[in-house]
Amino acid sequence: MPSPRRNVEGRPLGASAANCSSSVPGSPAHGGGGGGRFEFQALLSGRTGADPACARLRASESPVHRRGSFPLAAAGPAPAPPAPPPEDDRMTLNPSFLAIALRSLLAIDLWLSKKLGVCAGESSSWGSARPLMKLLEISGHGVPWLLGTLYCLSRSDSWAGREVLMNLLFALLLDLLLVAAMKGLVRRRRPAHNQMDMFFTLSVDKYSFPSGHTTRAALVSRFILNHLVLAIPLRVLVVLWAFILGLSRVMLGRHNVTDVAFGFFVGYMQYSIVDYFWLSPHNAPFLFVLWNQQ
Ligand SMILES: CC(C)=CCC/C(C)=C/COP(=O)(O)O
Repeated sequence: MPSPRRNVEGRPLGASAANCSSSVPGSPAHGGGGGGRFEFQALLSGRTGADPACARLRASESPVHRRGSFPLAAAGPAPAPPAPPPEDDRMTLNPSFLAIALRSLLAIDLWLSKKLGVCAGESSSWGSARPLMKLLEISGHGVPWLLGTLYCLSRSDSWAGREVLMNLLFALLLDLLLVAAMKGLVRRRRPAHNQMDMFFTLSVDKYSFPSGHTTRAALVSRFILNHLVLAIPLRVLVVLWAFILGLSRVMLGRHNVTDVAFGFFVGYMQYSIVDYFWLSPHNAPFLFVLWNQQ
């Protein structure tokens, strides 16, 4: 049986070319043979023949290149010893595995989110629970939290209370800003089964990554647990509220699971930022004086 043809770097020609050039007529991979697995990888990684790395690889395998590199190759039978792959080629092969892992995670995410979206419509399997889920949605919406904090701030008559509320207001505004920036940057569409019937949304809320309700729930619950003295059952209730609110986003069909998982992480980290930059009459006296004059 003839041994597979190799390029000057000692790689089998069909395999590496197929990885890149499913659409290059005349290439050894085009039209079959053992290139199927590599075609699949190229499909998953979204590579096309236009990829510069692939173009480089093709160039290294072209007969012209071989002739140029080894002018005496045609004259003598002595095969060149296989050279180790150059650094940048190794770098172009590895990301495809990462891409496959990411795409598999994405596929699982979409599948699981669709399965869990049992309240996405009135006719869904848990459609009757939709009003309850929408009530939960309002409990984590930015408007009631902002208005509620402003109201409490206006009624507060202690410095300590005002300080905590001022920081809660800062936390809520920071959350809105960061989530809007991330949604605008990532631009992941909401799931196809979502009905866009949400109360008071911003333009970036057509995007789903990360879930704003979930970041707020994680941020606010961590804030409350750290700054309010609550009995244990109430503390458990706060954590449960945040968790169920996150789950309800997927059940309503508003989000994919990864939007919510990342939302919890972002909200949790946002509290650390708020804690680090904690506003007090010592480091931000102007805010407290301003508020006192209202
Ligand atoms: C307009 C204000 C103050 C807040 C918008 C709140 C909102 C609609 C967030 C979107 O949350 P999801 O990303 O969880 O759907």
